[in-house]
Amino acid sequence: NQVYPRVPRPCPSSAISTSSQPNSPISGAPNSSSVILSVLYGKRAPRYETRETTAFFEAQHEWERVLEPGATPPIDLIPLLKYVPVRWAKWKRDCARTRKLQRDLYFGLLNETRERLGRGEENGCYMEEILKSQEELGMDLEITGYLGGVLIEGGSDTTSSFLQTLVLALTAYPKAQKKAQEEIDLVVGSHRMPTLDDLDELRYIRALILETHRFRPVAPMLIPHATLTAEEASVSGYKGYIIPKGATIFVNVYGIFHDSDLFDDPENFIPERFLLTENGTRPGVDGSDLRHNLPFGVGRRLCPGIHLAQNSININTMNLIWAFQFSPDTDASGNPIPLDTSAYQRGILTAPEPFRCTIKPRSKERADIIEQEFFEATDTFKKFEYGLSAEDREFVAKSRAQE
Ligand code: HEM
Repeated sequence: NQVYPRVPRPCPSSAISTSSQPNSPISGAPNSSSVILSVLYGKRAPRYETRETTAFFEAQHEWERVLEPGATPPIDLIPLLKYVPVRWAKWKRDCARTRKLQRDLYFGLLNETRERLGRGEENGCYMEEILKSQEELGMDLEITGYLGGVLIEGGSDTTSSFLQTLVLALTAYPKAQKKAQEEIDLVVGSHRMPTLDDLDELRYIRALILETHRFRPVAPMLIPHATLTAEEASVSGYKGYIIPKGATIFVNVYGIFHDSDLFDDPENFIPERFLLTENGTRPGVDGSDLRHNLPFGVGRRLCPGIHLAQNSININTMNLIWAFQFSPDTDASGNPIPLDTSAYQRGILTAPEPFRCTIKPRSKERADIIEQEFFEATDTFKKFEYGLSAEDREFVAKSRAQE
C-alpha cells in the first residue's frame, strides 16, 4: 500500500516505487527531482532522503507557500507596506527564510559542480557547459546560480504532480487503466520494458496523457503574466476590451479544459475524447483555439523544459502502465474505498491530496525485468554518484549487492 506524500514532504514522486519498503532496490529508482539533479548538476540523489532532495523540497514548498495568493500582503498595490519592520512582518521573515534555503542549495550545488570541473571530473551535465561558457555568455555568479535553481524548481514538482494525477486517475478509472494495459501489452509485450519509440504505436496511451493534462492541469492558472504596454494590447484589444499596461493576466487553463460548451462530461477522465477529435473537444465544436501544449504555458515565457518534461512524462507513463496494477484500497469488508479525484492541494502548482492505493507489479516476469534494468543502469548511475553521504553509499551498495 502506498500513500502519496506531499505533507510531510520528502519527495512527492513516489509513484515510481512499487514497494513501501524503504530499502527495496526499486524505491531507489530516480524520482523527478533526482533526474533533474543529474541532468543539471551531474549529481545523483539515490534516495528520497538524500540531503539535496529533502533540502530542495523544503525550499520548494516554502516558496510555493509564500507565492500563494494571500500569503503576503498586496505590496504592489500598497507600496508603503514594504517599510513594515521585519519584527512585525512574519511574511518578510518567511520570504527571507525561503530565499536562504534556495540560495544555500542552488549555490552549493553550483560550487560543487565547479570544484568537480576543477578536478577534471566532468560527467556531461548541463551546468558544466554553462560554467565553461559563463564568460562568453556574459553570465555573472548570481544569474548562473539562479539559472540552475529555476530549472530545478520548474522541473521537479511539475513532473511529479503530473505522475501523481496519473496514478490517481488510473486507480479511479479502472476501465481506462485496462485499455491502456491491453494496448501496451499488444505493442510491447511482457518480455521487455517500453521505450520512447513505442509511443508512436500507443494511440490510446497518447490520448491518456493528454487527458491527464486536461483533467488536472499541473498549473491550473499557469503563471501570471503582465502586459508591458497598453498600446500593444490596445492595437487589437481582446473581444472589444482594452487591456491596460501592467495588467496581470491569468490564463485559466483549468476553466478552459472544464468548459462544458467545449468538452463532453468534462469532470470525468475520458481519454477516448482525444481519439475523437484533435483537442478532445466535442465533435462538431470548434476546438482550433486549443493546442496540446497549453498546460505548458502561453507566449514567450512558455515552459522551456517542455521537451524534457514530455519525454519524462511519456516514458514514465508507459513504464507505470506496463509494470503495475493500480487499485483502490479496500475497507474491512473488502469493498473498494472510493477515491476523491477532486481533493487537490491549493496553490500555483497543484497535486492530489495524499491518497491511498495499492500498487502491485503485474507479474513476476515484469518485476524481474524492472530489477534487471535497475542493475543494468549501474554504469549510468555511477557517473553521477559523487559526494554521497554515508547513508546514501550504504543504500547504493546494498541495492547492488542483490545483483
Ligand atoms: C509536467 C511538466 C511541466 C509542466 C506542466 C510545466 C508547466 C509550466 C508552465 C505552465 C509554466 C509557465 C509558463 C507561462 O508563464 O506561460 C512553466 C514555466 C517554466 N518551466 Fe515548466 N513545466 C513542466 C516541466 C518543466 C521542466 C522539466 C523544466 C526544466 C527542466 C521546467 C522549467 C520551467 C521554467 C524554468 C519555467 C519559467 C520560464 C519563464 O518564466 O520564462 N518545466 N512550466
